[in-house]
Amino acid sequence: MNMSFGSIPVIDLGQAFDNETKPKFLENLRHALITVGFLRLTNFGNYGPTTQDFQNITQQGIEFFELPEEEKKKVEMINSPHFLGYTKLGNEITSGKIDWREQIDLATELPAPTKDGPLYKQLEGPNLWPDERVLPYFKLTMTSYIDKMSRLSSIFTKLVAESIGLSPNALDTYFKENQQCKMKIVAYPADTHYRNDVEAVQGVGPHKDSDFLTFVYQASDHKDTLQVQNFKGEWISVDNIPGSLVVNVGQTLEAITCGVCKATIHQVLRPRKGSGTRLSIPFFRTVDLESKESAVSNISHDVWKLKEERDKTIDRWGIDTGFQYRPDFSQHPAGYAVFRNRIKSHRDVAAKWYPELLAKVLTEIA
Ligand SMILES: O=C(O)CCC(=O)C(=O)O
Ligand SMILES: [Fe+2]
Repeated sequence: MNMSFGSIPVIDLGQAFDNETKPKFLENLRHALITVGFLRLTNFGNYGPTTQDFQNITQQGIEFFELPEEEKKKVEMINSPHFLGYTKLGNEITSGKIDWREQIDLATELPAPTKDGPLYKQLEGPNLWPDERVLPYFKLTMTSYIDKMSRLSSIFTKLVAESIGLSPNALDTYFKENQQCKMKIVAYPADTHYRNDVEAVQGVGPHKDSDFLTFVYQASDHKDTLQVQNFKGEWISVDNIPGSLVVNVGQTLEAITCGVCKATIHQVLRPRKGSGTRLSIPFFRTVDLESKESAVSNISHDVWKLKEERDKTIDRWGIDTGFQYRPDFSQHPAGYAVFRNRIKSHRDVAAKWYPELLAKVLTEIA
């Protein structure tokens, strides 16, 4: 019988830096990337954010969502051609349905790009920061978190390369000097109905991430909210384990490795009635938008065999996910699919800044 995964592997980063434990570490990582697409990363404090950093960012997140509507409106995403800023409840669409969450999208601070060249270059640009008089520590806390997570994710990327039999630097070409990384702080208010009301439970609908790798910090301890779909179509809950980050493969890493690393479908259910707002902080490692090649020519026979074995286990997977653009290096550079997915999710922003492309996307996804 072909089995699919029933839980999410735990990967202890400390084991990567000891010659005794490194081979086992790489084997576990390879298994997680190929046959699950998700893992829980532990013991990373020497290379990334500390417990204090997580407390600080959680506090700033709570304070941001508590701001009066008019302060949040000042940094609404509609004001940003770069898809950065605040999205109010009910203003985002995933898998064809409305998501019930509010969030602020942030990124490595970069200057606005010039208007020439492909439209996807507009994904980079300056953040919309809340007024310093109302949230004096917000910008500092977020900038420092982005710096530390950028470092952790770049160390981790080298281990990802090694785990699938490539040299540690094999993926370096996908990241440029001052590479943009993104993050969000997301609040999911608790349900007002009971769980049998199917229409009411979508926090974010079933999807694959567009980026290279995602690192999610679950800042509150809700049960059965973040869920991963295994290859038999069953939903596996990924409840928070304090001191861990949930790491998952995005479609860009999947494309770069020709499907060896798996971008696995996940969703968030609204927290149960009475359980309070769930706060979550995903960090997205993204690649140079101009990247247009896969690294697959170097992937060994053994690793390729693991991918093929996994593919045989996939049957009832993805039946409830709507259309998503997927990077296809034979057609377009990496930025193309990422930008079109942003257009699809944030239609009011797209209507203001890219009305012609929105019209095209709406016909492409129909
Ligand atoms: O809130 C979470 O835990 C994950 C959110 C997510 O999957 C996303 O925003 O892509
Ligand atoms: Fe996601």
